[in-house]
Amino acid sequence: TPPDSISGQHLLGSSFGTPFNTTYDYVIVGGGAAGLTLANRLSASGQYSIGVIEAGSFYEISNSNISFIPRFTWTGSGNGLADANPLVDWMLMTEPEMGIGGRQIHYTRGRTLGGSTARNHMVYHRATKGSYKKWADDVGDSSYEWENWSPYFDKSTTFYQADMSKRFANSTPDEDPAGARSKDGPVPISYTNWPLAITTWFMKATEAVGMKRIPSFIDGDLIGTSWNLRAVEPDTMVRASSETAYLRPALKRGNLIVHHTTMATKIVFNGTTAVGVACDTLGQKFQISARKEVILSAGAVHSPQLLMVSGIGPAATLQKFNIPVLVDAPGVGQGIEDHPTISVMRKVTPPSSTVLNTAAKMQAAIESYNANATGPLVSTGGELVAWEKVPLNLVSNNTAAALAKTPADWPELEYLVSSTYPGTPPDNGDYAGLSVVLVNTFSRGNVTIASSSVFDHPLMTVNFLTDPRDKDIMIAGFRRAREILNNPVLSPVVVGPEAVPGTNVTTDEQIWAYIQGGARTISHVSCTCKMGKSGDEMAVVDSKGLVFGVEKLRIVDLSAVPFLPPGHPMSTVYALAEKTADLILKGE
Ligand SMILES: Cc1cc2nc3c(=O)[nH]c(=O)nc-3n(C[C@H](O)[C@H](O)[C@H](O)COP(=O)(O)OP(=O)(O)OC[C@H]3O[C@@H](n4cnc5c(N)ncnc54)[C@H](O)[C@@H]3O)c2cc1C
Repeated sequence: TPPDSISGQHLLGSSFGTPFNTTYDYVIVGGGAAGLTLANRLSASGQYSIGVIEAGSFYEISNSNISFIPRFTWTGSGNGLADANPLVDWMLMTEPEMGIGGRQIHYTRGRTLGGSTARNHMVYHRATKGSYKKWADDVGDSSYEWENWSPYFDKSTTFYQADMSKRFANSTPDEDPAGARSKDGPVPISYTNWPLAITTWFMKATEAVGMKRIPSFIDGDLIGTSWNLRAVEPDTMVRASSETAYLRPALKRGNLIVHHTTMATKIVFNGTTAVGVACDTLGQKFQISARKEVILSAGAVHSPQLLMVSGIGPAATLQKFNIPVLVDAPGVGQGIEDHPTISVMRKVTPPSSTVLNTAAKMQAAIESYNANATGPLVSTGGELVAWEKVPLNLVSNNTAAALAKTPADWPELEYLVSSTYPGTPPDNGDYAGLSVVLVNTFSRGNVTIASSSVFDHPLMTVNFLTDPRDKDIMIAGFRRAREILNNPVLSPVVVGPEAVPGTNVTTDEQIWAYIQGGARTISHVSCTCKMGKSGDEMAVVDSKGLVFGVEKLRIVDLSAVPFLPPGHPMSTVYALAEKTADLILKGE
């Protein structure tokens, strides 16, 4: 067996564990967004040994250029499994989703170092001051208020100005003083070198329907329109993941060991104290023990699964599979929040598409990417984003009354400029449009276990759009997206009538049928081991991430948030892990 910690070695292989019993101070399950942030920060002082257990390996090896190049972010992340790569994906399908006509959809989750940051769309922004204030109030901990927490968002990132030698002249982002605060964090946040040409026209169209332009989305405000930042290396336009940002620089440290291609199969307890993790590497079983803590960062689908198979979860579920109940925790796996989306498209005249459906288009794209890190391969669409509160005249009184409880700066709707045609375009023309995303949902889902083994996929029901208020807001959002897309300021750059879904879709019933047939997730599954106050029986962890009812077990990932803040959650996960690493190092 290898020694507990290896120090002073410089060979890359010294950074990886072998499948034999071993012990570290901190054992982290999951090498994703949160897990690798913690691994980096906890190993930095050299004071503690850290072991990371990750089911996948390096996506650079397992998924070719598909994970590097922004344009290919959609590959393998569609509604079905046909193009999904099991070397980097958990191959999860939801249960029949009754809100979208009983369809079962592929639920993309990264199974690789980097976790879902190796698969995501790289959109980087922060949620709103009001939503973080609600977080602080809900969990009874003022450290989550924006003024106290925002330094951790800054700590995790370095902001880069747009490279205007490569972007179109009229695509200069506004100056935002908040950028200057993010000066030396591991995750680069930068503007793409090639925004869709149509984007500047959409900027005008959103302003024409009453949205105001704001400098950026990184200072606690979202409502308005702005150029979008991404977690992308500014010089090469290659994806930045938690693996590139947090793991690689730390790999030279002798006190950080990664066990890749290794399933955590169970948390091991001595009484109610977590003392290690049972592991399986390609059938070889062993145990990784923890002197100080086990930290679960397996993400919002797998952290609750691991808790349940280890005896923490709803008692009835555990008993059904003969799992001894350590803690009857009814909240485990409950309360999934996620964001659904639907698109509206038109044919456009500038060369605006990332649909590379001819050999000539692909060849030109490859050449500009290789020569200058620009061209359609660096774009995923979404370079421009607009957020708004749903206009109340478009929703019912019941929906409006429910929304009155939401913080004033929390938008319900997000519009992302997009050029990814849903399905096969009718010709080789360029198409662009808007994806409208519902970012304040009332529907709640759940994840549960299918057996007592982590090798059987957990059963996941997101319950998309099952609450009538979500249906109401989604139809309103669709109508608003269409209003933006049909605004006369776009007439010089659009051709013909609306292409998707088409002008024959007009009534609420027709729009709803289109949404049911085409809605997809943007993969923000969350809240399945939610944070809360000790009296809240559905809360699984306290505001420090410590699991109620046991000792020395913490959860730090998107399962452990009290609710899903508005928008894309990667920034919040990085900041949560940065904040928790600080707590742990202070002995809290
Ligand atoms: C397709 C897609 C697009 C997205 N787009 C965006 C976006 O543009 N912007 C944004 O902000 N967010 C986006 N997200 C969401 C964001 O990436 C995730 O919310 C974030 O990565 C969650 O972090 P996490 O640490 O909770 O989990 P993850 O990053 O998913 O990490 C969990 C890790 O645990 C590992 N693991 C799980 N179970 C086990 C086990 N039993 N044993 C060992 N290892 C295990 C997994 O393999 C994985 O590496 C997207 C996500 C997806 C999937």
